[in-house]
Amino acid sequence: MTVLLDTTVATTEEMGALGARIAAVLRAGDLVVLTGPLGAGKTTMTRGLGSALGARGQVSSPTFVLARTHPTTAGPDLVHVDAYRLSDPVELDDLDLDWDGSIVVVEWGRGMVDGVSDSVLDVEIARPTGGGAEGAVDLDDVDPDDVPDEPRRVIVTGTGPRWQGVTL
Ligand SMILES: Nc1ncnc2c1ncn2[C@@H]1O[C@H](COP(=O)(O)OP(=O)(O)OP(=O)(O)O)[C@@H](O)[C@H]1O
Ligand SMILES: [Mg+2]
Repeated sequence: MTVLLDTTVATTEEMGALGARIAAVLRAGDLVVLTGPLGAGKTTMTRGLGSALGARGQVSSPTFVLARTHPTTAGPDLVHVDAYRLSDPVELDDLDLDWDGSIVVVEWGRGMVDGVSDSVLDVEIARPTGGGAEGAVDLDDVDPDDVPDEPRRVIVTGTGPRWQGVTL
């Protein structure tokens, strides 16, 4: 397990840029797991990652479809999964995803993808919590389409042989 990056991301735009930076090292068979509370920026990061890969279609929260496959202009497909509603890893297995031939990004995937691959790129996003935390936006109080920028801490950890020696 190696920490590849530990940084603070100040804005929505910067989160997209970080997604693009991660996209630059991704190839078919890679599994990226995004962890962080509601509104942390998991989908925002995936969107930046998707644009960098030339993903077709809108990268949005796939909460109601579980998984969406985006063909890309040149490389492997981007498969975007939202495991929020899954209760156990077997259901993820049921989706019959092309794990080896595509780049798979799983929101809320921690604990759901164990055993799927021997290597995982784990991205943890922390946001200050609302409801009184200093400087934090309470997401209940704002228009979801207009969440003000606030800092996020992002820690990217590589587990398994695939991420040995990789730098972002
Ligand atoms: N520094 C930041 N990085 C990322 N997003 C930010 C930042 N500051 C503010 N935001 C806003 O926070 C929201 C993040 O929403 P997003 O849908 O990406 O989160 P999520 O982690 O996917 O949530 P969910 O758990 O509901 O899937 C967006 O509205 C984005 O504009
Ligand atoms: Mg999301």
